[in-house]
Amino acid sequence: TPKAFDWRDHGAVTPVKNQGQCGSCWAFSTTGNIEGQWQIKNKRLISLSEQELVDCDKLDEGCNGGLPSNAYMSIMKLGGLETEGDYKYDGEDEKCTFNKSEVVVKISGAVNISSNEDDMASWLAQNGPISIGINANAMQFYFGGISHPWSIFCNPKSLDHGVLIVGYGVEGSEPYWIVKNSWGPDWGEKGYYRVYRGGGVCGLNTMCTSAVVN
Ligand SMILES: CCC[C@@H](/C=C/S(=O)(=O)c1ccccc1)NC(=O)[C@H](Cc1ccccc1)NC(=O)N1CCC(N2CCOCC2)CC1
Repeated sequence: TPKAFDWRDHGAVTPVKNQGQCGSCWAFSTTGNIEGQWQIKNKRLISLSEQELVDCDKLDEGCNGGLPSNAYMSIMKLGGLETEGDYKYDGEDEKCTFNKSEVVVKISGAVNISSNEDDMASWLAQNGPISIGINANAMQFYFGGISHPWSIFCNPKSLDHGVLIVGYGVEGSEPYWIVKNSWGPDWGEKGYYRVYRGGGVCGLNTMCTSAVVN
């Protein structure tokens, strides 16, 4: 496993997006993972639609929350994902206007990834960005650097946010994950969150998934 890896260097990550005043983080975590899987397979990066999931994924609750694992199932049921351009993000719950003829990406399933952070790093380097659930407590007051809150301030058992691990590295003696957030590019480190790797920080290792793109 490489000591450091960053899928942004391999063209597998779209620019940081902004979910706005809508609890659709789970949809951005899902599209981010599938954008990566599709690019790695097809060598082309396409921005995919979160609004399709907000409006049409009936296993989840749009702006009131959801789970990537549910979203993968809904994407299979619907027949695939449309592009960001074809099904624009509005950041509110709207009527489903899914158009199957506009589907560009289909998935054939999903996998759960080990909660062992060394195995996660290996999986990421070999396969692509990982969709995760995390307790966002330490993200509310994050202004850069490597976040390493004590578990009493970031309960690893209460996940409330969906994000995307796109890489990992070491700064000095501190191993860290590189996490793509969906709160716009002005938040954190140009929209990204670096968090200590190897301590199960904020439960980031407890709900790691990826879609399988066919
Ligand atoms: C109100 C929903 C907020 C939203 C993210 C909003 S947010 O703006 O990014 C944010 C997060 C934290 C602090 C501040 C702001 N959070 C979610 O969607 C989180 C994301 C998540 C949690 C755990 C693992 C993975 C992903 N999920 C959730 O909030 N939910 C998970 C699914 C659950 N459903 C219950 C009924 O049966 C179907 C499932 C509803 C609650």
